[in-house]
Amino acid sequence: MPTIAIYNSISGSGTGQTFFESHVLPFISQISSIHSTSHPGHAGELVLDALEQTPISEKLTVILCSGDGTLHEIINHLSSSKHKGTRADAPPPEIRLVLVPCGTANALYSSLFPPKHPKDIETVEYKLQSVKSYLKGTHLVPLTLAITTLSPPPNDKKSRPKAIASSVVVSTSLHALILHTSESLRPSIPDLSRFKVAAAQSIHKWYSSQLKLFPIASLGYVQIYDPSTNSFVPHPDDDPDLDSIVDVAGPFAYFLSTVNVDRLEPMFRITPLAKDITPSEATCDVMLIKPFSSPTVSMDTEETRQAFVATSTAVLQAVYQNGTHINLRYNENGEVTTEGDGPLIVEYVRCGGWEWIPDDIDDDAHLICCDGAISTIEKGGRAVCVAATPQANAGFLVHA
Ligand SMILES: Nc1ncnc2c1ncn2[C@@H]1O[C@H](COP(=O)(O)OP(=O)(O)OP(=O)(O)O)[C@@H](O)[C@H]1O
Repeated sequence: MPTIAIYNSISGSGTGQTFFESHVLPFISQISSIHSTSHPGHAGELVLDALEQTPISEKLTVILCSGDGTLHEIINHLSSSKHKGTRADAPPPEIRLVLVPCGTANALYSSLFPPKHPKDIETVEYKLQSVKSYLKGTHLVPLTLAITTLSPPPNDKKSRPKAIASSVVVSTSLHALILHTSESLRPSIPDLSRFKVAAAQSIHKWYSSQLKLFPIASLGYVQIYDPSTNSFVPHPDDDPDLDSIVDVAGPFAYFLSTVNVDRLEPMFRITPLAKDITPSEATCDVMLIKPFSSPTVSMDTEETRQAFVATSTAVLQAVYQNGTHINLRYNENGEVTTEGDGPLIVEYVRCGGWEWIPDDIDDDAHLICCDGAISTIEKGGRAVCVAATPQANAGFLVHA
């Protein structure tokens, strides 16, 4: 079975090559080829080349020293390219991944291998867990993909819909804006703290959009988390007469959807139920905040947005406390509490997919983040995201 290694030298703090040569290469005897990415998109080209030389009866293994963005590029290059060589007209391939966390956030790796303590992530031992799993044998975790289709306005005959596959996160609103802003901070702040700096610049904003949540295929309805029973229950707005599609009214302070992961950084457990109540099929775990759920917010003004910063900040802080934000409520004064039975601040939904139609006048609501890569939804357009079940003997599997 061919095994190639790829490192991205600009991922994270730029230590991919050194780490690979010092700590991975000595343990792996049979590597067919070793590559450094020389430009954005290169990792996808390298994997496709290797795949096209791999006999159909064999599986390609890729040792990937990078962050989530490089894996995202590989998945999308493979899904959007016509395959040649041994793979011309062949069924979809199975690619096995050995992840070495050399990126900034390493969301997928840290979800598969949650650190007990923040300091653990700096150790060589912590970073070699997928390598060790690969050396031991066959524990492979198939990845669910979230397929997001960005569609132009219905009357635009020139533009075509664009599909993007994600293995970690698809978001709009604050998270998308943070990723958008943080990229320009990469040279000056190479570590995770650039996300906090970017958050501070945008946390006062709200985003106007129409949101629809699609039912889970096997259940036929959308689920919502109920902290009082610590379980998912049918969404109260489920209407079988409307195909069980749930309409959610904005504005939103936060909207984010994950597959495969319970965290976006080693300690940022944004969708903790992905691990605590494991889904039994391909679903999106969605976490959203609607300021109008607060008993004291009834208008969208500069003042109410500024006042709501305290709520959003409290939620994001609780995300770092093992994902306890999902239990936060408002008291009658609109303050954040863990007591009583006031309205929940965060709505945690499990669904088959969703549709986001941003209001034309709200530019920031048009940004969408797919595994860190930012796209813009055209004015009058929409984004539709659906969780795709991994096919048998195909897709991406991680040694974990
Ligand atoms: N030689 C290169 N020069 C410039 N950019 C590169 C090069 N090789 C790869 N890239 C780009 O680097 C980007 C960042 O890589 P990656 O996502 O792995 O790291 P990260 O952003 O630090 O980590 P994470 O996504 O986990 O936060 C990729 O999107 C890729 O396009």
